[in-house]
Amino acid sequence: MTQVKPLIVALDFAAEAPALALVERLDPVRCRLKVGKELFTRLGPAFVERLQRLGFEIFLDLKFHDIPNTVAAACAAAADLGVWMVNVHVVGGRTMLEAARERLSRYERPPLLIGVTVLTSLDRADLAAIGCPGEPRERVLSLAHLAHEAGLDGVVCSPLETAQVRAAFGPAFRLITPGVRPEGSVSGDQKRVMTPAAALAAGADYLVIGRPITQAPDPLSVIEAIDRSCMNVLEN
Ligand SMILES: O=C(O)c1cc(=O)[nH]c(=O)n1[C@@H]1O[C@H](COP(=O)(O)O)[C@@H](O)[C@H]1O
Repeated sequence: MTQVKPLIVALDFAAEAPALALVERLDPVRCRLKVGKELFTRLGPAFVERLQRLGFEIFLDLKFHDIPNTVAAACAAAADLGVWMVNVHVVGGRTMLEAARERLSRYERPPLLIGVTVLTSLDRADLAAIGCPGEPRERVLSLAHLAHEAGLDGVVCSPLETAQVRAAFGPAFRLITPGVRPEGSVSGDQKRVMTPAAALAAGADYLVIGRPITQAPDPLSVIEAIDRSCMNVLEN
């Protein structure tokens, strides 16, 4: 199920000033923002609150992975901060996922709880090297199954697995896809990639895009080009 506002800009910056310089040029009606480990570690919750006061919905991407009690408490902290989405590693296991779900269910308007399956920077060889032989797709599907059973709202996966995860878990399960690269931009450390329009056509709800926007000389023109390329998919 494609959302009308699919773009989530990954604010991966080393300091507040360049992050805010970009944010000031963005429109919360047209995109959401992701605050991840780098900026959150530098600037903390106050920065998230500042972005929220500007009207942005925030995906707090800290990929919690710890014992159930710790992860549940961290998810509660994210909910208290008022973020729109929070994520946990599905490999933390069923009890951890259920503990996070249970803790967030105490909130009237909890953040979306999303499970990270297989990082988009990993390919088959990387998985084999950490003792997980097989295709990334198979592992994504089995982790998505666990996330779905534990009551999570959706998963992060690469665009390459999106169609199969969508087919398996239906329209309500949110699919968040990093590993998105506009035509012509470099993949960098991302190994399982697709273009924005192809990711949406495959069934992604949200596209997480960082460096192609944040490191562009003219980030707004990149966003406009992404919007244009996605228009046909969104209209159909
Ligand atoms: O959970 C995430 O957001 C995430 C999961 C994943 O599997 N791969 C992935 O790249 N991400 C995040 O998505 C963003 C992608 O950034 P770019 O590669 O610069 O577009 C980064 O902030 C990553 O931390």
